[in-house]
Amino acid sequence: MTLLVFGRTGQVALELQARSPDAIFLGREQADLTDPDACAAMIHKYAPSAVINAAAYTAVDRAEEDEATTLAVNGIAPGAMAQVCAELGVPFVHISTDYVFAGDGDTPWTPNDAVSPPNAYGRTKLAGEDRVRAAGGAYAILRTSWVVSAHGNNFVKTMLRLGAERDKLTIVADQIGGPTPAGAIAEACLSIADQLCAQPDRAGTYHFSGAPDTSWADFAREIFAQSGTECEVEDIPTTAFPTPATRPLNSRLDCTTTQQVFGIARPKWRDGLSAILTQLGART
Ligand SMILES: NC(=O)C1=CN([C@@H]2O[C@H](COP(=O)(O)OP(=O)(O)OC[C@H]3O[C@@H](n4cnc5c(N)ncnc54)[C@H](OP(=O)(O)O)[C@@H]3O)[C@@H](O)[C@H]2O)C=CC1
Ligand SMILES: Cc1cn([C@H]2C[C@H](O)[C@@H](COP(=O)(O)OP(=O)(O)O[C@H]3O[C@@H](C)C(=O)[C@@H](O)[C@H]3O)O2)c(=O)[nH]c1=O
Repeated sequence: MTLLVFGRTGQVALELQARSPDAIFLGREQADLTDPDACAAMIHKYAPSAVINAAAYTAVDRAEEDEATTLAVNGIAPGAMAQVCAELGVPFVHISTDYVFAGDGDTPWTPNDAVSPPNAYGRTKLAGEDRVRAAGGAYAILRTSWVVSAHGNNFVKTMLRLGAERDKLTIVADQIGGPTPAGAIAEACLSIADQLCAQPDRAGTYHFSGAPDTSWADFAREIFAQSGTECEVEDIPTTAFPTPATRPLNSRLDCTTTQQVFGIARPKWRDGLSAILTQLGART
């Protein structure tokens, strides 16, 4: 199978490279997602047997001030990719986010629940989803959450940095979700792409997040416990940590159909965290 991946330097893209080194990985230089025609041209050029889009504008707060660029990258380019894939009959795996949901209540969101993004990043990711669905073909939209790895920017690396500098951190305790190791997402994407090649009727929108659901505060506590960092975590409400972009309180994702259709179970994030800390040389 010739696999084409948009993204080369991101968390998920790097984990895909570790697991599928023979795939073609396109960085910003080869395919800038602000140019949808360039993305479409790359799929025609390589004529792959499957495409995974692991590139996105992920700076949630910055997106509030640059929604036009964020929409181009997260909304319009994935639509163009999906369109070409549908025309060529090639499976297209696209990663989306818990931030398409408003975040009210405490019930895990199912793939068919109503969406209502609370911020610009979520709106643009939803625009991408809508375009991918409209293109049809053998697509899979995989919504995930709270992605962590040894690479790039993520909550684990932020906590290790801040925890080394301070004795105490105040962390929001009323946002609940599933931290998800990027390596597990990469494995899920590869398995889904493979299965869609043989079973295009499995196309649809799916959820995939680490288990069990937790709060950012408890996640920080576990990061400090596993890394032996002496830093106290004080629970605070979201209202005490104002940010430019509103974050959803309820980010729980119901991943049942991903298990039923593709046989992919939720990864255990504590195990993933141990592996990441080991990779970073930060595990006690
Ligand atoms: N991070 C998270 O917590 C979550 C992520 N997701 C989704 O998962 C997917 C993967 O995320 P993740 O691996 O964390 O992302 P990262 O932020 O780690 O990486 C994003 C990648 O997108 C690339 N990119 C950004 N803008 C462009 C552009 N204009 N043209 C080409 N490439 C571009 C970046 O390239 P460069 O290095 O050149 O900037 C980088 O390789 C995304 O779809 C994201 O929306 C979903 C839920 C949570
Ligand atoms: C640094 C810090 C953060 N926080 C809070 C802010 C926020 O609510 C939460 C996580 O902060 P971050 O900025 O790391 O998270 P954020 O960038 O919002 O992460 C999101 O990224 C996008 C791409 C997604 O798709 C989401 O699934 C989600 O992972 O922690 C504290 O409460 N105290 C702190 O000292």
